[in-house]
Amino acid sequence: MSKRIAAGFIIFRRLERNPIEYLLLQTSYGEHHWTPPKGHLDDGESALQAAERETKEEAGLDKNDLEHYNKFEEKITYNVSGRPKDVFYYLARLRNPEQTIQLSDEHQNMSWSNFQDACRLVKYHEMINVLKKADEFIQNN
Ligand SMILES: Nc1ncnc2c1ncn2[C@@H]1O[C@H](COP(=O)(O)OP(=O)(O)OP(=O)(O)OP(=O)(O)OC[C@H]2O[C@@H](n3cnc4c(N)ncnc43)[C@H](O)[C@@H]2O)[C@@H](O)[C@H]1O
Repeated sequence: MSKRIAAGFIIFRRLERNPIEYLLLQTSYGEHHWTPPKGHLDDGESALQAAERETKEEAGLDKNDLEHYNKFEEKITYNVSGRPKDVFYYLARLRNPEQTIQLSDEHQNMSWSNFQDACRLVKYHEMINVLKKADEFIQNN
């Protein structure tokens, strides 16, 4: 059985002296879980291209709106409906921290959350690990 592959962006912003905040979106379907913008790869698309397309579709953010840290890439794997799914995450800073996020029909809510709140919202340990690695990367770069 083929593996499903998706990709997305961990997007962060810093408003003046406030702590770093991470962008999370809440699905309008299923169990309404919270996730960074991401989605499945289209045919012929690279993971990074899919992450950029999904971020535009789901959050209204163009790649020019983002500063992409290309030394950061994390892959997580988990089972969805009994099938493995790989998700590649990239990291980017929102250049204008006050830019409005434009949701699509796929999401019913959004949040800019500090690290602790973001970990609570995403709830899955693989995703919390990605946030931890992103947070460490940001502190060290
Ligand atoms: N239940 C549903 N009802 C109606 N339409 C639906 C649907 N699920 C998907 N769709 C459709 O699929 C489209 C989304 O496609 P895409 O936009 O292409 O894909 P995605 O972000 O990867 O979506 P998804 O929500 O399925 O993925 P996730 O892995 O986060 O989440 C998939 C599952 O894995 C769980 N999950 C997420 N992260 C996990 C982790 N780290 N460990 C274990 N489980 C995890 C989530 O809670 C969730 O149950 C939507 O437009 C919608 O039309």
